[in-house]
Amino acid sequence: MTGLRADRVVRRIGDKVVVDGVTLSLSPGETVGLLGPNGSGKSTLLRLLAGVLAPSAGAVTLDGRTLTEVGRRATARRIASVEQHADTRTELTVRDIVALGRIPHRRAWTPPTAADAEAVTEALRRTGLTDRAGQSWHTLSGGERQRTQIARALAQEPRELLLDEPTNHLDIQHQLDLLDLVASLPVTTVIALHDLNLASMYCDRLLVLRDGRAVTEGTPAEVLTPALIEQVYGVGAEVTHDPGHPVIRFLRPAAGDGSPPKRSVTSAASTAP
Ligand SMILES: Nc1ncnc2c1ncn2[C@@H]1O[C@H](COP(=O)(O)OP(=O)(O)OP(=O)(O)O)[C@@H](O)[C@H]1O
Repeated sequence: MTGLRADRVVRRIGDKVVVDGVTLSLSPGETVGLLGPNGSGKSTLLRLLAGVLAPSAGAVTLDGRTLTEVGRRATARRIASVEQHADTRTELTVRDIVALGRIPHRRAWTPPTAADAEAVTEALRRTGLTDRAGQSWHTLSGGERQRTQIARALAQEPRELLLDEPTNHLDIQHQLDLLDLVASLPVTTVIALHDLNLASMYCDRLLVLRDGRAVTEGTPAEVLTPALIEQVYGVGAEVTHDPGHPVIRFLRPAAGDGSPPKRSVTSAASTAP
């Protein structure tokens, strides 16, 4: 069994079951979107996949071995993750932070190699941060911080990349650039997203969670139906099928009178090319 896999993972916090028996197998190179309302367990599942949290039951395996068996350092050479509110020590520069991604590859007490420096330079270039390399973290905008954390994950040269709402601080151009970059990498990616149109455009496969359980899984065309969106989010939607991917138009009821949906709204991404 190659790659990263969650097998009926459960995570309990106190007496609450936050992730409840979720199975996810990842094929090399695919981009899988994790969808679901606030509190449905997306971040917790990503943290289980990263080995940051241990499952209360079930197992997360990498090439057939549990992450505990693989060990922290070897796991860090394979899996990079960017959490939703990634923060870091404020005195570091962008380049310093991106260079942290090389730690799992470096031997203790040895200076960075030319390969380390090249990986950092390339990660800065890919995320459009070359000009910001010397800038301090605490002076960066929210979107620049987010891209810095993603550059750090890329410098890690992972085979598995876990991203928790990586677009939430980004302007539309940077959202599209980031997801284009992620989708083009020869890396297996799991990405929690709230924007269903971005998920539709960029993900090969979607897993939808609600109350910690997997509701459905499949291609965007299979998953993103009006019935599913109503069932999971309680929102009316029209779905049209552009060549390639579904486009979702949300319907909202006329204000206050409880009458059927009349007006429609699309997210910004649905108008992108
Ligand atoms: N350490 C914790 N202590 C108590 N409850 C927690 C803890 N971590 C997560 N939870 C709860 O677990 C549930 C799932 O949280 P999680 O962050 O995984 O959801 P999510 O789908 O990523 O949500 P969002 O879309 O809002 O980011 C939530 O109800 C949350 O309050």
